[in-house]
Amino acid sequence: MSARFFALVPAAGVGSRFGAQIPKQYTEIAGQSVLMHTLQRLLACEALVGVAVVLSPDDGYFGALTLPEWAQSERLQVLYCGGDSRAESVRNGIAALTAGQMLQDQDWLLVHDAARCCLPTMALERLLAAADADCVGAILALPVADTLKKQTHTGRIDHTVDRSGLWQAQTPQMFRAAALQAALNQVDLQHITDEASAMEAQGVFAQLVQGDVRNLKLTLAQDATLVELLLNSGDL
Ligand SMILES: Nc1ccn([C@@H]2O[C@H](COP(=O)(O)OP(=O)(O)OP(=O)(O)O)[C@@H](O)[C@H]2O)c(=O)n1
Ligand SMILES: C[C@](O)(CO)[C@H](O)COP(=O)(O)O
Repeated sequence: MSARFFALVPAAGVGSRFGAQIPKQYTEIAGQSVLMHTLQRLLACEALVGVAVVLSPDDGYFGALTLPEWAQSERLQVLYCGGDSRAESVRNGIAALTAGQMLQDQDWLLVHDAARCCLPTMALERLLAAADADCVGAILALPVADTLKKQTHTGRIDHTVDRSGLWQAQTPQMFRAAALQAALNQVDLQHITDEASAMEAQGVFAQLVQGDVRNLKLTLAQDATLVELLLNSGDL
């Protein structure tokens, strides 16, 4: 049987840097919440057999949403098992899917931030295309385009960092489900900010796949302007 693709969307954060009254994934932009845009983009990809969203155990927002028809899909799983960090939410989500026998060891699991609601179709397809027999994993990423400065402890420039070979990691990040689960169970999650770094700690090094500048993460309030323009562009 050929490998299946499954997506997991960590959405249990509070959005402290975004600074809204509610978690940023529930902020409404261009007609619906950020989270619903993200889920809609993933569910539109027929190669994904399932999309699971990981919410905080005390999330009171998702249940209050009126789900549009596209979201009333058997492919969408809602899990209330988020943790204190993104990595914990991902680990708990995989554990829940595995316990419910929804995920098979060799399935490709694509972990995608709820806060990246403008994932372009072509970027997702480039990532899926990387899943061949030689692939241990792949992530979307962008080569660093700006000059990089290392700061001193007083906030002055210490030196300019050589940016050659440096990439900014995006999501989705795609690994075999069992391998990612094992990695997240073995590493100290405290310093893990993405799935690839958990795999690196196991000696597994993912392929870098060209991401897209439009696949930005809604992090600060000022990001909302660009996200709104992108979502309204109808060209993702
Ligand atoms: N305990 C957490 C923390 C984060 N996330 C999710 O991980 C993604 C990327 O995290 P980030 O942008 O840092 O979101 P927040 O943690 O919510 O933001 P902040 O760090 O500003 O509080 C988001 O979709 C967020 O909901 C999660 O599922 N569980
Ligand atoms: C996973 C990630 O999107 C890769 O760029 C990013 O690390 C998540 O953001 P956080 O601020 O580290 O939670």
